Amino acid sequence: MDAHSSHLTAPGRSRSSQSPSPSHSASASATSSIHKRKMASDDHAPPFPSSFSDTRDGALTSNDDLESISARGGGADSDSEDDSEEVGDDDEEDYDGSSMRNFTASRLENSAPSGSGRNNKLKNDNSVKIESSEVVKEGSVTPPTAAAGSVSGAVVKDESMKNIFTDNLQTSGAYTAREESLKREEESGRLKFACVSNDGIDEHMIWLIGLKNIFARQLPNMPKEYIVRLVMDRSHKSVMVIRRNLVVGGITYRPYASQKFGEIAFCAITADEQVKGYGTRLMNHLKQHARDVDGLTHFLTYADNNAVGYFVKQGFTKEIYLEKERWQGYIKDYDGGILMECKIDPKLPYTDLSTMIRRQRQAIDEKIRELSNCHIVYQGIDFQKKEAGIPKKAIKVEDIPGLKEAGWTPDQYGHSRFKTVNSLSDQKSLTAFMRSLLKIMHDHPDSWPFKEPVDARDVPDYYDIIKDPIDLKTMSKRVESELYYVTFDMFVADVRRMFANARTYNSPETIYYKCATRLESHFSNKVQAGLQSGIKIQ
Ligand SMILES: CC(=O)SCCNC(=O)CCNC(=O)[C@H](O)C(C)(C)COP(=O)(O)OP(=O)(O)OC[C@H]1O[C@@H](n2cnc3c(N)ncnc32)[C@H](O)[C@@H]1OP(=O)(O)O
Repeated sequence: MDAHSSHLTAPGRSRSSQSPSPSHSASASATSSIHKRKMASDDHAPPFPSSFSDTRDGALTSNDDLESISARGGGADSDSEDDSEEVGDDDEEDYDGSSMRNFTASRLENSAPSGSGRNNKLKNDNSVKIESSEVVKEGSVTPPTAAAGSVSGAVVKDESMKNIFTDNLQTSGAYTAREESLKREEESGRLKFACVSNDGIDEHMIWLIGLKNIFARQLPNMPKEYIVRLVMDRSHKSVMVIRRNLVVGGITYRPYASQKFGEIAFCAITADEQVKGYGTRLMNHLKQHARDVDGLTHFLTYADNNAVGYFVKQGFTKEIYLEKERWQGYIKDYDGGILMECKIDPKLPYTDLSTMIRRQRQAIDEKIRELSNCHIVYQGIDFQKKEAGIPKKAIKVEDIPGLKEAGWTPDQYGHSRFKTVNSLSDQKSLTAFMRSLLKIMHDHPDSWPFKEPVDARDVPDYYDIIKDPIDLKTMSKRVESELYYVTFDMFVADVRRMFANARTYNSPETIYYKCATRLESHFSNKVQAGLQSGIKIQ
């Protein structure tokens, strides 16, 4: 918790996963409401233009008048009724009256800005360190130009890089694609990221109210008055996603300039825009702004348990590396949250990470191209076939485009179980051996089911089941063409498939199945015999 507002926070604070700890605040607040309202109007100028105060109860959005908010109890979140979520969608249903009641009185009691007597007392009570510069800043109005300036990203200066990307290079992963798409929206003006604080400028106040309503809805266990207080507290800043002038989400944080870290108080995206990349881009804008404008090096936050995954993806860790002296006493412990840290890189172009990633991909791709030809895609082989799958002309392995370029050499030819040793090394011997094996099968009494292709008129569903049919006649054509079986392996594969097809289509008790098993056994014996006699095949 931050120095200014930590005293506003009871140990039980939780954004969504846990309700704040019970307290006696309801009655205490109620009894003090009139007094506090009066104090607010007497002691402090309303922070809003009158139009705000009139219609939306300016006290609600002023960190000067928070006591009055507490005093109104559960039904007092009156900025809600006619608000849209972006501009003021503070649905009464969302309002957890008990959270208001449970919210500790001490938090509310201590809500006045630093500089007031009560506030000083509470700071002492809470032993929370006050950043020296913060006291000076307190109550000051952030110059609109600086505070409300668009949180601009790094610009890709090197235009020439854009031209180097090649067609067949995958330049974008899911992260980059989302970032790039949001970046394009920003460039088109449909989307903007702005960092604002409570500076009294109408537009900023509308945005801040929209944001606090999103927080109230997305962090339902967080008391609304507490959200209002921090969002409107002038030592806090809010980086917001704004689409068509409506707030989509944001992060409220408190920068501790002297300590060079910031504490993220709230972070949320409106419900129907979550998991579209806004949260990531928002965090990237926040980091860039915090580094370049606030001079911060780290962020700390108490992350809700169910948001830890998101923070991890944004580079937050549960390990706290920041020296304790820099943050201890500045932020206060929260129940139900996990303290997480993020180091802000001094150089990363956070709002243009997609360009950086794209360039890295490109550099890696270029290096791969230096070392390999794998990026070159050759034309496919013109493998026109005649009947029986026989090619019109023979294609030598070494003629396959790209094979040699990929490092193939003829000595790698044929990793065959039936590696040719002598007489099958030429096509004529191979053909003769295959022809003899076909004849042996053909002459066998069990060959009759395999002599011709299966006739679909006889067996209508055969080709629905058998997608790669083969038979002795087709194999004979392939053998005689001398263009098909360029290895003995290919021939054996066809024979085996012929028998496998028979056993797939027919059940074991059928004659076809039995013929297939017997003929296959005969074939295997003959191949073995051929190997052992004249033809040496391994
Ligand atoms: C300090 C605090 O305020 S803690 C409370 C945080 N706020 C909430 O829990 C309120 C409800 N949730 C939200 O408002 C939003 O979901 C946020 C702010 C948590 C995230 O914003 P989104 O726009 O949804 O995030 P974005 O789309 O950029 O997602 C970034 C990545 O985080 C993941 N992610 C988003 N929310 C969560 C989550 N609650 N838990 C785990 N992972 C998450 C996304 O799946 C995505 O992963 P990917 O890059 O691998 O695809």
